[in-house]
Amino acid sequence: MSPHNDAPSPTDSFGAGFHRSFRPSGVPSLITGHLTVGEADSPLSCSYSSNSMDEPAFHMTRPLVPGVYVPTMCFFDEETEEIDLDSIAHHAVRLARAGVTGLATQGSNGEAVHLTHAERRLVTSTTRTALNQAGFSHMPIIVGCGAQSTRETIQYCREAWEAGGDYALVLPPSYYAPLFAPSSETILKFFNMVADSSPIPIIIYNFPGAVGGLDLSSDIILQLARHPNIVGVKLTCGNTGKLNRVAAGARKLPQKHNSGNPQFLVLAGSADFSLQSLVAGGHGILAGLANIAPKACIKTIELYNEGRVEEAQDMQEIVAEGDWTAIQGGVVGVKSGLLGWMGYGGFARSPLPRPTPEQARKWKEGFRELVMLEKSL
Ligand SMILES: N[C@@H](CC=O)C(=O)O
Repeated sequence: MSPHNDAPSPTDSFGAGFHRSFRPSGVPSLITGHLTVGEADSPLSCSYSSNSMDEPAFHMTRPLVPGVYVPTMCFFDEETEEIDLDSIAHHAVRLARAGVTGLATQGSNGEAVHLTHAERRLVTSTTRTALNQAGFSHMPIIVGCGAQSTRETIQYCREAWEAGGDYALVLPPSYYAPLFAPSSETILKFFNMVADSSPIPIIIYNFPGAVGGLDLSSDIILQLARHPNIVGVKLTCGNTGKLNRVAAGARKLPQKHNSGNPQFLVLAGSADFSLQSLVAGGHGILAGLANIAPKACIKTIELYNEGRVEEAQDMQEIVAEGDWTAIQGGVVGVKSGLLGWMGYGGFARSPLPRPTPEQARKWKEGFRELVMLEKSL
């Protein structure tokens, strides 16, 4: 049974308020049309899927609303490096209970590059099931689906949906980047083809540090944002000027759905510029630091939204300081911090190094002020 089946069915919960979406014209047959649906206050929207007769004609998509999304860590057995399902489930529920808006499996913090296809499906389905069982079946899961070929990226998107994912986070291909420019037809074609064929909507992942410096421009992102199945962007580039241009341009896009949620969600890719991105018209964050301090990330945004800007700035300073530890330590440092403060976390998969006792003390210390703030909230 697909983990999606735990979500309420449209007819059970929403009856007439639930509308059928349709395949956009000109979309090739293997392709899934997106999107629409759900009244403004519906917790779920619906996508149309018609890849074959034996796949479901509809599946549920949880709406992408402003807020704090967490790219979750992936956990492994200390000895065998097998996937530690209990810690994955525990972590997902801890974050959900802290009040985050959604989770992302197989982001950079989820060590996607260390996982097989089957392991990726297992991590996502375990996360979906844990959320459902803890009463968070409304919470969306974004799944990292970037790969080097268009074909494998589409395969990851399909597997993400089968495993219970609601959105696919897609990096541009980079291995052969010297053969094409960041603003080239190749990039446009890649994202459009993936979006045409993915059963779940796409979120563009702009993280030049992970793809050999390939940095998508605001022009390209806005061009892609016109596709009905491309619904957001995570900007880890940290360029708030670009974020401002994308957020402003996205507000002028033709309407893609009538749910009342943003037509195109613009998310800061690191917690250390949460406030800056809100000022620039962004909708929230999808940031690794929330693995350590979800409540502090949420509170920073809430204070700003309530107009308590100075308090928000004070909190942002602590968040940014903590993020500096996360940025320097990467998954090794964040896991070490989790282990030091929360008692779970373990180690990254080989070949990433395990911290020495001295390094572990350093990472733990780097998160001290942030964790004290988190515990006070
Ligand atoms: N610094 C980033 C890394 C990946 O995007 C984060 O916080 O998630």
